[in-house]
Amino acid sequence: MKILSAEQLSEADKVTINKQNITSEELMERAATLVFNEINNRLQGAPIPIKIFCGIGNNGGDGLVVARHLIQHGYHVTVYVVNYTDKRSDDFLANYEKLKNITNDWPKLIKDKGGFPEINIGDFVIDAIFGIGLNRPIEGWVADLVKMINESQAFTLSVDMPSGLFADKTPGRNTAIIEANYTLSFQSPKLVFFLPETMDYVGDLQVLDIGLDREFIGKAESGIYLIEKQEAISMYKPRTNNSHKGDYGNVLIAGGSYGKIGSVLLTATAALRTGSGLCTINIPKCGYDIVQTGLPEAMVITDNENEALSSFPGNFNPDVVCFGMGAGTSSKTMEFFNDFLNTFKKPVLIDADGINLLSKNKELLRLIPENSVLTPHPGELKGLIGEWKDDFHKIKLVKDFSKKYKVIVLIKGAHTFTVEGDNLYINNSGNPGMATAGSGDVLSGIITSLMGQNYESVNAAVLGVYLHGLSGDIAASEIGYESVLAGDIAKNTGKAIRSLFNREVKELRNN
Ligand SMILES: NC(=O)C1=CN([C@@H]2O[C@H](COP(=O)(O)OP(=O)(O)OC[C@H]3O[C@@H](n4cnc5c(N)ncnc54)[C@H](O)[C@@H]3O)[C@@H](O)[C@H]2O)[C@@H](O)CC1
Ligand SMILES: Nc1ncnc2c1ncn2[C@@H]1O[C@H](COP(=O)(O)OP(=O)(O)O)[C@@H](O)[C@H]1O
Ligand SMILES: [K+]
Repeated sequence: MKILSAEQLSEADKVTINKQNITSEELMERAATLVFNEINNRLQGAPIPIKIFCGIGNNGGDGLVVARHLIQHGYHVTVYVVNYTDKRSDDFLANYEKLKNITNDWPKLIKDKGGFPEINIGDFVIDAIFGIGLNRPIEGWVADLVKMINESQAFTLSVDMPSGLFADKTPGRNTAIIEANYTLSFQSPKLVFFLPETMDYVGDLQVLDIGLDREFIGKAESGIYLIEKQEAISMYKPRTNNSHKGDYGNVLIAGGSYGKIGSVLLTATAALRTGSGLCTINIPKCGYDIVQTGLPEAMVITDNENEALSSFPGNFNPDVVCFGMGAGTSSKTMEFFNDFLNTFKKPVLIDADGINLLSKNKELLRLIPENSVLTPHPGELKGLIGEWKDDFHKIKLVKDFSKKYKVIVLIKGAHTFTVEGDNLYINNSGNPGMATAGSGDVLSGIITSLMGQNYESVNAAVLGVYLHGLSGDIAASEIGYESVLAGDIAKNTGKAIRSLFNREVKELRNN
């Protein structure tokens, strides 16, 4: 799904009104009725106190429409107008009149702190104060109201966006923002819903298709994509009946050091479980027995050194090499890395200590083959691009880096971002159970495997991140967040691929 900016959404609004020959009030009615339907489906007529806070723009207008429908369906509703200015939007005013026509219980105007109502923990709060029109942080008594709503701990549902968040820029520190339990957003999710600094304000997210003009949305260039099941399906390449192991890639996983041999086992297991035809592991000598016993399906090349890698096996020509997990950053391993980058010229995947070595030896960056994939976690990323001021600055720095070195860079996190030049792919699978040692090693194995199976690097990264999250979701649904081990994620990649289609394996092969 494309993620559009606030500006593009407002434009889509105008185009829709024009092409569908409807008024903006009718579009508001359509959008807000969808919000009402969702609330009604959930509450099923429950007699709980509903408190709706409406701003005076179109987000407030949505709130008034929702209020009207709820009242007409017999709910216990109190409407508050957060009257921070008297410049009300036309559609707000039209709906204000409509609301007054159906109830004697008119909206209560809040003009200062004196007008704040009591909010109890059992209330259902609807936040329709600001949406995509917010253009500066919320201040003064409106900020106090937002804080009061948050402190009440009442269940809070935000319409379009939690009030106080900007769709496309950072909110700044210590600003007032609604901490929603649930957000019902119109047409396109907003970028800030997925950034570490702002994602917690959103709660559970649902996007409502309000029927904005498909042609406009199809053509709008945003360069930001949310990756979900549909996108993953479109990238997946089914196996063919008439094939052999040579068709599915020969991968080399190089890494590990004394005390960290398990990392390469996780990576190699994930690569084979994702479908690699052949997998060879390159480790220091001390890991030989462990690896051969732990994963008999993999072949092993041992280094001359016992405890760390020291020289790249140049006589071996795999389709793709993955380097870095558990490798350490000793001077010997640095020699290996140097050797490797000077020898191997196809796209590679560099993770963990490989990234740490790059950060310490920036001159090596120029040697990375084009279309390689770098998979840093936030700590490793800092070494590559330096400190960032906020999430938007981080994205800019990563885009610049990706363009400069012609590589694909991951920003790993709860929503991992894959960055290729100006394009951002935001992953929407995964769960907190995956915050466990070695889950990054598994991700590297999955992506490397796909690269070896002839996926374009960017698709291997985007699909790999999605499958990794989905495997983690399957593991967590079976054993609970706390119990998920990285190995469980690796084991479930096959189930993850199958779940994309919800079909039997045999049918998949005939696709
Ligand atoms: N484009 C769409 O997809 C649709 C949008 N609709 C609603 O319209 C909303 C956008 O409405 P508006 O553009 O009227 O904007 P908002 O309702 O978000 O904001 C109202 C006005 O407040 C002012 N303002 C901004 N920041 C302020 C601050 N910190 N303190 C005080 N005043 C401030 C601005 O002048 C802004 O126009 C969307 O979020 C959505 O809820 C729906 O009604 C229909 C379809
Ligand atoms: N809360 C979370 N939700 C979804 N995915 C997560 C979460 N926490 C971690 N992950 C994923 O787990 C992986 C952790 O990688 P990394 O930090 O490199 O781990 P390690 O170094 O232990 O292998 C990343 O792919 C990240 O996106
Ligand atoms: K809102």
